[in-house]
Amino acid sequence: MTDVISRDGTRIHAQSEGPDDSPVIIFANSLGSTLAVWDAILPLLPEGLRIIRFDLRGHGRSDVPEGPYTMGQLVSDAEAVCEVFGVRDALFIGLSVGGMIAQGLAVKRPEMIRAFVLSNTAAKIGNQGMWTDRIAMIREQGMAGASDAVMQRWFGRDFYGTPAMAPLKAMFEATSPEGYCGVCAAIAGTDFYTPTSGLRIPTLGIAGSEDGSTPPDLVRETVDLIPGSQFALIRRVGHIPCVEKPDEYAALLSRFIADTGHLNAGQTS
Ligand SMILES: O=C(O)CC1=CCC(=O)O1
Repeated sequence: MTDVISRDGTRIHAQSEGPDDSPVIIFANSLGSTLAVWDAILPLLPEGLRIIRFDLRGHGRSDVPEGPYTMGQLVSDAEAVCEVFGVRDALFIGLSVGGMIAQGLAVKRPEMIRAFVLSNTAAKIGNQGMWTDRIAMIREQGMAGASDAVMQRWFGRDFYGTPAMAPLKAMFEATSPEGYCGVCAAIAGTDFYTPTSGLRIPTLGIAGSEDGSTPPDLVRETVDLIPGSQFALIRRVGHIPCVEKPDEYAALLSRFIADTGHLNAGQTS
């Protein structure tokens, strides 16, 4: 466990597991979740990797500076995590806003990312009005007031309302409203269509057939900006398929790790 200090002094909670000289996979999670959102898939990944995870600013055990935040700050936080751990040539797995951060970091620091997985994400998510409404709802009703609507977007019909959903709902409701609204503002201000269309790295897009936040066509539109990208649809899941169908999700990651030769890539720093 390491505290990383980002450029503006915000403390980012990060974890690194596995040997320092192994090929790195770095995970960035979604709005309203913590690094624990990846727990179920980690034991299902191939051995011989270094796994790095971190909590977004305003989320989990990271600092909650006063918002609104910018995408530039979120990307700088990920950059600081990579710098502290000496990461180069990583495989970056970004879920939702985590996938936006992956796009931004790949443009800003191409030496840090050799391939990425854009999971349930897009170059642009929603529009200004939608995020303004979301922020207003959180300010008025708190996290608990918004959680039912969010859970319906997060999960497909097989998972929604099951006992397995309870810890995820609790994770969402434990998020700081200030941190959550801060990240909403960063998403609202982001449109990566132009920079992402200039990227030339191995890319896997993952979508959930019942995703109410980033539907499959939106994910596909983004990964299609990058020539040679792959796209996979997981059926009967929503926005957080790493939790709903960890076996299927981990199998997709494992195949992409094999396709990209990442286990043989080493850590070049
Ligand atoms: O809450 C949602 O709508 C889902 C979501 C959008 C961006 C993100 O990170 O999560």
